[in-house]
Formats: sequence, C-alpha cells, structure tokens
Amino acid sequence: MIRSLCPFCAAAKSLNPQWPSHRAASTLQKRRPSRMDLSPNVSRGPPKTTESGQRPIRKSRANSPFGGMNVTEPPRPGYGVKRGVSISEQKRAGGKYGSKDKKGEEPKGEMKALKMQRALSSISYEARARVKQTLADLESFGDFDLLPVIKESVSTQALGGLSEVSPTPIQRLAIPALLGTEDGKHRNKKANTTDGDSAKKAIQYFLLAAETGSGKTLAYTLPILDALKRAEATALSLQHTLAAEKAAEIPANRQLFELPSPPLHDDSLTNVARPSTIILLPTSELVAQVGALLKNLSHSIKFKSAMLSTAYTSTVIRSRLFAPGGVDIVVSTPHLLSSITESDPNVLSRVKWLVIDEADSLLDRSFSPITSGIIDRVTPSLQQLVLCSATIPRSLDSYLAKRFPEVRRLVTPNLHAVPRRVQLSVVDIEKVPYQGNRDLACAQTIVEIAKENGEGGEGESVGGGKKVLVFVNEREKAAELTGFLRGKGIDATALSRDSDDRAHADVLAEFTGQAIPSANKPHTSPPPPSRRSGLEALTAPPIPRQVKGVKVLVMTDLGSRGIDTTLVKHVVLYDVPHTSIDFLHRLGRVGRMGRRGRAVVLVGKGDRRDVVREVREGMFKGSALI
Ligand SMILES: Nc1ncnc2c1ncn2[C@@H]1O[C@H](COP(=O)(O)OP(=O)(O)OP(=O)(O)O)[C@@H](O)[C@H]1O
Repeated sequence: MIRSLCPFCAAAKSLNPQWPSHRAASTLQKRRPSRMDLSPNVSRGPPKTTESGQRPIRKSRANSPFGGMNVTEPPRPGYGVKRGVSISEQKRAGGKYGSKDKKGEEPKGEMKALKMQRALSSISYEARARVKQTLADLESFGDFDLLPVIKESVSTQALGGLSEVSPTPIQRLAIPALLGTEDGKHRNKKANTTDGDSAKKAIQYFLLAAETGSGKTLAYTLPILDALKRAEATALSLQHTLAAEKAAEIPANRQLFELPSPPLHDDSLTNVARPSTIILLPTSELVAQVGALLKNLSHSIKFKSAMLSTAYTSTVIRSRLFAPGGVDIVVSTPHLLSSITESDPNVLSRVKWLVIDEADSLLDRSFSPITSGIIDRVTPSLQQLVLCSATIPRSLDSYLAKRFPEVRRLVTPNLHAVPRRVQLSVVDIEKVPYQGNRDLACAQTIVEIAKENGEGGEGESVGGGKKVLVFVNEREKAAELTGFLRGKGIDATALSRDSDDRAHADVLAEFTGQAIPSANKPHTSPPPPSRRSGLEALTAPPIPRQVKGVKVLVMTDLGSRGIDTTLVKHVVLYDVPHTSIDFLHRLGRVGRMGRRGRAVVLVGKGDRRDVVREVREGMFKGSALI
C-alpha cells in the first residue's frame, strides 16, 4: 500500500532526497523526527564546489521568496538574473538598457502615464539626498552673512511679525550661494563693486528651483537687497573720498571772491529711471504681490522700488519710473518693460541683478522671445541672473543647457513633489447622481466643502467663509462655470485674462489675505461699460447668497502661478490638468508653507484616470512627479 508523505516530510524531501520519511523513520528510529533533530547529512561536510571553485546554487534557493536568506557569501555576478531576456524587456525593467536618466534618476515603472508626458526634467535622488545634508547646518537667518538690518527685517517686515522664523530649504540653499558665502567662504568683494569699476566680471547665473509655497521670493530678495545696500555704501564712500581729494586740491591762496566751480552733474550717480535690479513676473497680480513685499522691506532697509504693470495708468508708471528720488528695483511684467525700453533703452543700462521669477512660464514658448530680449539688453552691465521656478520643465532644462550652460542649479530635495499634507480625492462624474454632468459635480463638491465642519485655524474663514479655488483648463469655461455656480447660489467669481486687472487684485486679496497697496487702486470709479468684458458683466451683478460660508474663485492656469493663496485650503480641479507641471502649480495653491490642504479632481469619460492615479500615488508616497 502506498502511503502519502506528511507535509513536513514532503518539504524536507524536496530539499534533501536523503531525508527519511515517516515510514522509514519509524522503522529506523521508532519515533517521529522532531524539528530539533539534526539532519543526518551534517557529517557530510560542505557541498562540492564547481570548477570555478564556487558553491553551486540550489534552484529552489535561488528562485524562491526566501532565496536571499541565510546566505553567507555575496551573490556571484549574474546570480539570479534571468537568461534570454530581450532588450526591450530589460528596458521595461529598467535594467542595463533601462531608461535610467543621464543624470542618474532611477526609472519609476509606476509612473508610466506621467512618463509619457515627459513634461518635467528629472533630478536624481542622490543629488536630492546630498542637498538635504548640506541644509541641516543653517537653522536661522542669523547664520547668513547678511547686513544686520536685513536680518532684522525678515520677521518684522517680510513675515508680518512672525516669531521664531527659520529659513526654508530654498532659502538655506540660495542665500549663501547668491551672497557668495557658501562653505564659510568669504564674501566675494568683487560682487559689490560700483559702477565706476572698470574690470568686467563674469556674470553669475543661478536657477532656484523649489516646490510651490516654499519662500522662493525671499530667497532671492534678501541677497539682492544685501548686495544693493553694500554697493550703495561703497559708492557713497567713494564719493566722499573724491570730494575730499578735490577739496585738498584747492590752492590755499585762492582769492576769497573766487567762487568754486559748480559740481559737474555726474550722471553715473543718479538712478532716476536707471534701476540696478529688475524682477520680472508673468502677471500684474504677481507684480503687486512681490511689490508689496518689497514695499514692506523698504521701510526698514531703505531703498526705492517701483511696481510696473498694466494695472496702472501710463501716468502712474511714468511717475514711478522717473521719480526724482530715483529707483533701485523695478518689478514688472516682461511685456510692459519691453515696451518701455523701446522708447527709452537706457532704462536697462545699469541693471546688475535680473530676476526672472516663474521662469517656467517666462521662458516658455509664448514669453521666451520677450524675456530673452530683456536678458540680451541687460547683459553688458549684468552681475547676476537669477531664474526662479517651482518646476523645471524639460523645455526650460534644454533652454538653460543651451543658453546658460554654466548656470548653477540650486534645487531643493522635494522639488516636483506635492507635499503629503495635501490630500487629493477623486469624484467620478460618470456615477450617480452626476451622470456626466461636470458642472453639477463641481457645484456639489463645493456645497460639501461648505457644509464640512471647519477644520479651523489658519484664517481660512476670515472675511466671509471658506475659500475654494476651482481650476478649469479653458478660459471660456471659467465664465460659463461661474454663471452656473452662481445660479446654484454659490458665491463665485471668475478670474481670467479677459477680466480687468484691477478687479483681479481686489478679488485675489480675499484669497491671499494681503492688503492691496493703495496705489494699486488708481481708479475709484468702475471702468466704463464699454471696457467691461462679457465675463465681468456676467459676474458683477450681486446675487443673493444661498450657499453660506464659501467663496469660490474660478480660474485658468493664469491664476495658478505664484499667487500666495495662504488662506485657501480647498482646490477643485474641474478638469484633469494637461501636464504634471499644471498639477504641481494648481495643487501648489494649497499646503503652502507647512499648511494642510485638500484637493478634489473631477474625473469623467475621456479623462486620463491613469495620470490622476499616478499623481495620487506619488503624493501618497511623497515622491516627485515626472
Ligand atoms: N522662512 C519663512 N518662514 C515662514 N514663512 C515664510 C518664510 N519664507 C517665506 N514665507 C512665507 O511663505 C509664503 C510663500 O512664499 P512665496 O510666495 O515666496 O513662495 P514661492 O516658493 O515663491 O511659491 P510659488 O512657487 O507658488 O510662487 C509667503 O506667505 C511668505 O511670506
């Protein structure tokens, strides 16, 4: 009679054919083998070696889940590698022929859909880890070699009296680099020379790349202000020295009635319409935002700045630029600055510091010719070019490699990652009750946000309820959706290129919590009806509020770039964004500077659900989007 083996014996036999079965054991030992019994093979010595002198690898061991356990020797090269795998299979697996980036980025098989877009340039995780280590030592603004007045102004003027401020990763990276004081190096004295210096120094190029809402504005503002004030002090002392030398030259026997010759008008000393710093931003809202920060800082640091954008009349622009007291820093949109320089090219003749903020926008196809034209014009006097961006699209990457190969890339470890404190949920608009009605799904999502118990704190409900940003892909849709939401009793406003610049500032102020500078409202009366767009006409008439406790701003990508919407905790992505770059900018309106945030994306037929899934997975893991 054939008796089947017990499972223990069967397993033992598969490993060692010599293992006695129960039956045999019973005849040999008259008892069941205990787990503590030694193998009868222990006296056999080590297994035979192969010709090459290496131990043979048992198949069962090499290709099992426990294959790597209890191994006392490192695996031989080629150990465990499948033979006969095609090159394309290896590519997919990221092996020898894998899609490992030339900069060392490991392929992420799980982000296939995003990889198809190839929107973002990749940064290796080794590089990120290296940067993380170098940042650990700088814990306070006091650690930077900034002028004392600038250090003091950070918390009092720039951060609204925030106590115990510490620099963010991009500030830790960029401030010493822009000052030229990294690794305890001494300040580069050449960087603070005056106009009169004859020796032309090599221009320094920097790219500051850090996640949204991470304080990039201060990261470039503080070192530039420091350099500006030091250059000013050097120029002043030079002026005193020259005056003293001139006085010493006057002969002692000069007749009393002889009048000293009037001082020659030294054009090099006036900065009327000759700024030393230009900050370029893509929209007038951003000009107002950065301009407001500079204005606050100027109260203690003492410098003159001018905001130029289409939000101001030509008279206001002229009076700011040609103010008799001069101007140190001009904050402008490239189009406006470019048109000003058409009539007065000398406006750019003394620019030493040029900042291109939101460089991913300002150097994209639509802006690039204008922005590049400004770079060309300032190049003769330029000392530093600072590009600043929350993403490095591949297009920007190749532009920099071609045009500024020597650019120093200061990239934070979390670039291209949406912080884990931002949650992204998905609403399937094809399901009941929406059945494909995206507008309805959007309205219902907003109603639910309004109904939710406020999570409190962070001033979200200051000034009339929760603030919700709704992003649409097409600007025509912004107006249409706003009309729909208002019809449902939701307090919604549209913001798109069609709407008036001044209206933008007013509406945005409710979402950013920033007071609008008084000069930002040059007109007290509304523009005449003929100048009002269809959109405004649609959104202007007040409607009775039915959905209480929520204020909605519907916008296109225009609004997603750079606006510091610190009061916003909720974002609705009405459309699935076209690229991972848009995802990063739109989701970046929440979760700023350590805050928490929630985002909802509406997904329907024809939408890239795979992209949404990958973005969610990336957010969950805290990994960078690609
Ligand atoms: N060191 C700091 N500590 C606390 N808050 C800070 C610090 N630096 C900047 N902030 C605040 O963080 C917010 C975001 O800053 P900022 O607008 O410069 O971010 P950003 O990186 O330029 O964002 P985006 O990429 O969206 O343009 C601002 O409200 C700013 O006042």
